[in-house]
Amino acid sequence: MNRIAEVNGLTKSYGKNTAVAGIDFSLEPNKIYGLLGRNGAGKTTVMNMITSRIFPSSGDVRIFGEDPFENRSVLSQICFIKESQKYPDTFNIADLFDICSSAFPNWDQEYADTLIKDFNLPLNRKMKKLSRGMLSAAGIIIGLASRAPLTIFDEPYLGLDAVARNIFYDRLIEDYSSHPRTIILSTHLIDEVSKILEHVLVIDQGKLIMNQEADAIRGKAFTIVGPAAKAAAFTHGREILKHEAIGGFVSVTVMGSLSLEEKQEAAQAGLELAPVSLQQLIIHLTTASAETKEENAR
Ligand SMILES: Nc1ncnc2c1ncn2[C@@H]1O[C@H](COP(=O)(O)OP(=O)(O)OP(=O)(O)O)[C@@H](O)[C@H]1O
Repeated sequence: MNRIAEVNGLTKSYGKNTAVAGIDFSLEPNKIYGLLGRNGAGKTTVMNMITSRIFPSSGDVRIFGEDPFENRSVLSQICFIKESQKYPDTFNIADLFDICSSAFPNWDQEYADTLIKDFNLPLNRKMKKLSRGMLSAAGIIIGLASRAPLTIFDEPYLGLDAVARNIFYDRLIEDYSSHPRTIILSTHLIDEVSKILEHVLVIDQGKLIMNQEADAIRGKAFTIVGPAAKAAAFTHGREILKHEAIGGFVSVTVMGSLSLEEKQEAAQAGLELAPVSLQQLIIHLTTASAETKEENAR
C-alpha cells in the first residue's frame, strides 16, 4: 500500500528539552487520524515537522514517498490548519479564498461557498475584524474545501461554539465519505471527535505511546466498582490504571477486555462494570506515565 506519510526516528530538541523523541509512524491513504496528547506533549512539533515548517533534529520524514522540504509538488498536496493561523489584515474572506483556489489543486469553490453559508461568514469583512470563532470557521472551510490528500487540523476550533463544532464534524464526515483523503485531527476535545476517528496516535512527553485503530481501542479498558475485597480479587494480576477508594467501596480502572464468563463472574460478585471512553483512557495513560516520571525523579 502507498503510504501518505512515513516517519522514522523523528526527533526534535530545543537545547536540553527534547520535544519529540524518536517517533515512528506511518499514515495510510484515506483514513482519519487523531493525534492526541496533553499540553506540551509534542503534537504541534510533529505536525510542523511533517509539513516541513521546522527541521527535525534527527530522523526521517517522507510524504507521498518524498522529502517534503522545499518540495512544491508535495507541499501543494498538504493543507495544515493551525489554531492561531495569522492572515494578512488587509484581506477579507473573499480574498483569502481566492488565494486558496490557486494554492490548492483540488480546491472546490462551490463547496467553499456552501460552507461559508453554513458558518455564516461575512465575505466582505476584513480578517482583522472577524471574531475568534469566525477566524476558526475560515480555517475549517479552507481545510475542508482544499480537499488536500493530507489535511491537518491542529486544534482548529478556538472560539467556535458547540453548534459550529457540530457543523464541522458533520461536514467533515459527509465530505470525507464522498472525497476520501487522509486527515489528521489534533484536539483536546477527544470525546467530541472519538466517533470520527479511525486511527489514534497518542503522544506523551515526546514519545508515541499509542498507535492503534480506534475500533481496537474501544473496549481496551474498563472500570469496576464494588466492595474493595471483591474488586481486589477480580482485578488481581491486571494492569491497574486508576484506583479510588470510597469508604469500603472502590472504583478501579483496568486495562484489558472481559469475556462473557468474566462479566458474569463480576455480576455474581456484586461488581459493576463500566466502559472507559477514549478520552478517559488517554487521561489515565498519560497521567500514569507522568506520575511514574515524577516518582523516578524523586
Ligand atoms: N520553538 C520552540 N522552542 C523551544 N521549545 C519549544 C518550541 N516549540 C515547542 N517547544 C517545546 O516543545 C514541547 C512540545 O510542544 P508542542 O507545541 O509540540 O506541544 P503540543 O502537544 O502541541 O501542546 P498543546 O496541546 O499545548 O498545543 C513543549 O515542551 C514546548 O515548550
